[in-house]
Amino acid sequence: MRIDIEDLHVAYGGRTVVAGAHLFAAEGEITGLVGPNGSGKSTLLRTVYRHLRPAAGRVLLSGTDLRQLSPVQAARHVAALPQERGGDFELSVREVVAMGRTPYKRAFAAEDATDADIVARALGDVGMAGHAGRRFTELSGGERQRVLLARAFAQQPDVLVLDEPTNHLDVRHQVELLALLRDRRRTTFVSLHDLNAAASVCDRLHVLHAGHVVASGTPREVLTPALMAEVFGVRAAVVDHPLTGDPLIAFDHRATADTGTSADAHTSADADAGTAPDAAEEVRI
Ligand SMILES: Nc1ncnc2c1ncn2[C@@H]1O[C@H](COP(=O)(O)OP(=O)(O)OP(=O)(O)O)[C@@H](O)[C@H]1O
Repeated sequence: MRIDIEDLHVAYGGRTVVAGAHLFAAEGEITGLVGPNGSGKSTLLRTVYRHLRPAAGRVLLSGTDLRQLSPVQAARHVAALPQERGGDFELSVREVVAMGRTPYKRAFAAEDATDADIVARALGDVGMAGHAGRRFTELSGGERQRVLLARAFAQQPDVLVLDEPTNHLDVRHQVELLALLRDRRRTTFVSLHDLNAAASVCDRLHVLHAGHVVASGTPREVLTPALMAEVFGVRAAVVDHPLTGDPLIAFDHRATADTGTSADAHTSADADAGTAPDAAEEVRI
């Protein structure tokens, strides 16, 4: 299944933070959403997993408006690893993952052998099989994240929506998680701060800036030094990764771009999105 987002506007209490976004996630591809802090990535993803209702525009799931589906139908198609990692389940790890089976069960129906297999496989996939009996609240941030990813896998969705899935993970677990996403090859919509991880794992990227999509394409097309300077306010060179051949972004960690400090860029971008989204200038790359 594919996701098409058409002219999406999302607001919090009258303040527009996503303004007229058009983008898509193609069937079976890993589609990345990148952009500075506050650019609207989480907000946009929340509309895809129906945590937020758009002020205007549509999110289409293979042509059907998501809002036309019941919550259960939507949950059979779309599973999420949200940024809010729900830390207060008084449940075991296994019980949290088994929650992923809820859209397939009648109310209060017991788990069957198929559910048990799916839950066990999901726990194994994220390397948490040995922790099934532990309390969720006693896990580290990275362990919780992997359990919640297993819950999303157990939901067996057509579309996976992942908001910063590599947050809190050490580098080995980051690599394993990204490899898992690549192996699974389902439609995946993921926000990432690590642009090198995005360049390596994503088939296509959309760049958000102040609530607008300012660039879309393959990582090599999108992640140019000019975009790094204009959108992220940093200096960077793009070279070929010596091991993989993927684009490798080498940042200058000593100075921001000549166009101004990144802090300035973010402040004015937020102001644009917040006070007059329709009049906000799009950054042209
Ligand atoms: N629940 C909320 N209520 C009000 N404003 C919000 C809420 N969530 C986010 N915002 C605001 O919406 C804007 C976009 O936030 P969002 O979290 O979507 O950005 P982001 O690109 O995911 O940022 P980050 O990279 O920091 O996670 C920000 O200005 C933020 O302050």
